[in-house]
Amino acid sequence: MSDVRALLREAEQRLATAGVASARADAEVLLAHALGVERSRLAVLVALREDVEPGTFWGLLAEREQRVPLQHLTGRAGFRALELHVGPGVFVPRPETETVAQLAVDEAQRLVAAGRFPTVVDLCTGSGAIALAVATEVPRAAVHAVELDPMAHAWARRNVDAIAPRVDLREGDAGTAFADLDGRVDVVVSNPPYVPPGAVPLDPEVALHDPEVALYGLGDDGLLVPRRVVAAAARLLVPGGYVVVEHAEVQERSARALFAGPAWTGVESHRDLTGRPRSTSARRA
Ligand SMILES: C[S@@+](CC[C@H](N)C(=O)[O-])C[C@H]1O[C@@H](n2cnc3c(N)ncnc32)[C@H](O)[C@@H]1O
Repeated sequence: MSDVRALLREAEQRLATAGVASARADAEVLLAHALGVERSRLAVLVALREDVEPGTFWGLLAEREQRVPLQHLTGRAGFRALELHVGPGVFVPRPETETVAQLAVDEAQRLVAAGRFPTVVDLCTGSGAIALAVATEVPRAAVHAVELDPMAHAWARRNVDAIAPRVDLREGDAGTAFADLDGRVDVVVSNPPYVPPGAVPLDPEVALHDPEVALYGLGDDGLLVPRRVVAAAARLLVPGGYVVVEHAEVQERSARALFAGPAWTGVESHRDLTGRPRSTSARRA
């Protein structure tokens, strides 16, 4: 049996030494997971000076010290109001993508307020994060999602089945997906791979554990897949339809250039919660 305060103190120190930026928070999440309690319960256990049986805690801590992503260890990732199943083989959804999902939700809700039943497509869905956020937050939207990688698609299948089975999830290439919806879609949203070929991510959690197909956008500038996404959006959207695509901070100008030409109007850059330009939207002319 061990004292909760002492367990957390040791775990925080070990994770900080291993270079984990959020050492205290990660220690608490792992201990709560090992004990099978809510994280908020730990404060009570500390206050009561309770001793606990740490169970799997030390093993999980050792893996986190090796920079295995926290979400792979708990098997869960929070995304907006959702708890998604994640693990090896699928991209862990990120907070900045919640802002991109918000833009799609806002547009879909605007259409619902105008008496419509909007059709929304999530290209490159990964775990299904954006599609499921839209489906749960805008129940009147018909939501479709596509994922290329079979392992990621299997995670999305699991999440769709658990959270919103009405989402039409398909396995395939974003560039050619949903030919049956050409010219009928109101909102296209995508967080595609966009990292340029030479830009190896610094964090081991990303470099060693996110699938390469989820990170690298191909082409010299990493924007080959985003270009295909934009071309697919041009094909799918109704006139006046809305598309929003996530990209890296340094790709703001090149992302706007993806929407050059007569097919698009109203090109806008959007900032994430830390003020960095991380997505671009446009309307189908
Ligand atoms: C950056 S991850 C984002 C996943 C998810 N949208 C999210 O925000 O968590 C990009 C995803 O696109 C998928 N992908 C890559 N190329 C694709 C393509 N050509 N068609 C469909 N999906 C693709 C990857 O497998 C990966 O799951």
